Amino acid sequence: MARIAFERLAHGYPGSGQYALKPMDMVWEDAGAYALLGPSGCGKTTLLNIVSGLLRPSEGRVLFDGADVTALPPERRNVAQVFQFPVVYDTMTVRENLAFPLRNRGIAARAANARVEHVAGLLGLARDLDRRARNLGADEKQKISLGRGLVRDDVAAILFDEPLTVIDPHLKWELRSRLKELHRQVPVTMIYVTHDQTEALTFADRVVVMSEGEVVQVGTPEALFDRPAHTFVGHFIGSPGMNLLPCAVAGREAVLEGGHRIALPRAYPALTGRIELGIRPEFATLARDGLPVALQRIEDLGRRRIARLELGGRPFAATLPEGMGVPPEPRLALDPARLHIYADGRLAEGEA
Ligand SMILES: Nc1ncnc2c1ncn2[C@@H]1O[C@H](COP(=O)(O)OP(=O)(O)OP(=O)(O)O)[C@@H](O)[C@H]1O
Repeated sequence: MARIAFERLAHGYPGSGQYALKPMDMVWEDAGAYALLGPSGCGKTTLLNIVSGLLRPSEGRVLFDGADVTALPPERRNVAQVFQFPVVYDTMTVRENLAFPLRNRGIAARAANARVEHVAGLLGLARDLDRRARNLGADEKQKISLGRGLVRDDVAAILFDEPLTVIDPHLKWELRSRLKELHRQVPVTMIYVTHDQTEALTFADRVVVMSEGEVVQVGTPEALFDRPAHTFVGHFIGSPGMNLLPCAVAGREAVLEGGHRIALPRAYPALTGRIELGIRPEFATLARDGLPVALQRIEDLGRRRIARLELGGRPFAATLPEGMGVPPEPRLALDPARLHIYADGRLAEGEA
């Protein structure tokens, strides 16, 4: 188990002339459950490969429990890895596959077997232990890969690279919760790479959100929802994401492009750059009083209904309160405590 620290870490692939990972300092606490979340090409795999030792960063250092491992190859870092596609020995039984990483380390058979049965139970593989891996489907095989990653409790960290890609959609939610449960029982530092916000938010205590080679926020799922530090986080997390409207801000008031004035919960100093007002659809509701809006359509998402609106010429998503019919002259009410101001994409701090 390890605390992983990055010092002025950055990476540019040879010949590319730019950073795939921009300079950063960060600490991942021992036994934490972290997710690296971001769209394709944002640098997740680059960062993961730097942690595993597959890639040597072009700048900066990686420390495991204070020891510099930057130049160490994967086999000397004591990390377990689970990839997108199953890595299993087809001719071995499930039990033999799961025991393999333990046998390799000379763990006694009895202790190894107890551990294998425990992990198999947690992954729902207990009844398959004596079946040959080749007779299993892709889902089961990937469970074995997960199990092989999880079976050792002496590793510095377990790295998961989009491990549910090949898993059948209806099994995904089950495995997500099982992984979370496993982390509670096996307090090892776990790093989970995904572009899927549901996977990240279910699994992680802390989510590292990346965009264009940059870590834009590290926070609990609640913090990413309540206080996105960057418009990218506001937009990327949530379904639909945060509404962002260009505006001008003076003190405690925002003026939208269409001239609407909105009272703010905090006072802002003079801001420069591109200024935007952000509010999540959950905190914007159709109401009898408020800003006049044009209603375009209602989307029924099952548990809630989203009103697609136009506000000052911009698209806007709001919640249609339960039991409310579609009002003939819709108005929009914004929860003032949930309004945020962004300058050039970054959250601006106001004063209460
Ligand atoms: N071996 C390489 N040589 C040159 N450029 C690379 C290499 N690997 C990745 N890149 C570039 O570095 C950037 C980050 O890529 P990376 O694979 O880390 O992103 P990612 O978030 O993991 O994306 P994905 O989810 O698609 O794997 C991208 O612009 C990519 O094109």
